[in-house]
Amino acid sequence: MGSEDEKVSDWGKSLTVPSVQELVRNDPHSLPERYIQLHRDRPVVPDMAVAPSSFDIPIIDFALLAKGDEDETRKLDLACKEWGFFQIINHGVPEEVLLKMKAAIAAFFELPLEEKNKYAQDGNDFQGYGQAYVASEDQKLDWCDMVFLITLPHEIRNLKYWADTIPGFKDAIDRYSKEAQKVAEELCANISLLMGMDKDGLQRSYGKTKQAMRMNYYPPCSRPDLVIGINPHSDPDIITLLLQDDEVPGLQIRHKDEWILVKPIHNAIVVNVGDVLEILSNGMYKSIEHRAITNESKARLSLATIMIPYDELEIGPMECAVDDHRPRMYANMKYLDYLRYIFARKMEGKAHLDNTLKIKSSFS
Ligand SMILES: O=C(O)CCC(=O)C(=O)O
Ligand SMILES: [Fe+2]
Repeated sequence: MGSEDEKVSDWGKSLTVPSVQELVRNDPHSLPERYIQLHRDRPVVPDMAVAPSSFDIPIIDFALLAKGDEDETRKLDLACKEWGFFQIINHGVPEEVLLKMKAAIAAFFELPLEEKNKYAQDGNDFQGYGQAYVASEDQKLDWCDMVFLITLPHEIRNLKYWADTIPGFKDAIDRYSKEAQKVAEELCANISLLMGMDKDGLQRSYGKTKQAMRMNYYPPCSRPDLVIGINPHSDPDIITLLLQDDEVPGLQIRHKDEWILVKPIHNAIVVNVGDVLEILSNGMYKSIEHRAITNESKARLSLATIMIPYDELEIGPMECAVDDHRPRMYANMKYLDYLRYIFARKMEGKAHLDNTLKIKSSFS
């Protein structure tokens, strides 16, 4: 068993905010001022029927990649450099595992508020049912409720935040977390090869990892053109695997100064490079700004499974990623200090990485 200290993610905590799901349940047209975005931040809600297909993010066949297929490996390199996002198909995670995971999240958010509150964030722990990145009473809020859980390794799980009254909840996470870990490790092994190392090169650099899940519930919104489901941010991790709703699109990524909708592909997993990988690769691979928009009539669920280093790791560019052509672009920082910095602030695209570790004089 891990010690009690290890079971608390002492990264700082968000202010408590109301449940948006409850707000909508009480009045489907309610739209408090705190959720109405400033003009410049409001989304243009795309019409799925006419959204340009030339802007679809890369799709990678994971089974081919794992076999060392050269085309797929090249695609991975390009996807991490140019897009920071891609979708994987043939990833080998059984459909049943994906369906049970999605059903477990749906079941959690269907619980009455009093039940969900039994798993609410507590003390200085980031885990549990609640919200993240709310640092001031004036800031604009996400049209989203969330649950954050540390899922691996087993010994640091804090089961008091796990909804044990939902049959199959823990089993669904157990099975999906194991599969997701395998996929994330295989992707990192391939990225290591692309960086000119052996398969374990990256892993040797970031050391032991933790896995955490952020479960998002975006209630329908009567004015999706005025609110944002999750505000623009980059993920502060090594790599993220995102399961999104097959039926309700919502994820948008910033690509060449445009917001591109990531169209769901049945059973695919969306993958994105996190800030830590951007830093380790000295900016060769990009952690891209993304956000979620809402839907007028349908709720949307998503699950971000993140792979993160331990708090004490000193993050900074790897030696093999720095040379005369690519001078060091980031300073070093303890991972815990990086997390505390960003969790004490509202999400702001890539500003936090730029304001902490990015060396200003270097090229980008
Ligand atoms: O809901 C989505 O598609 C995005 C969620 C996300 O970016 C996150 O949880 O970090
Ligand atoms: Fe994200």
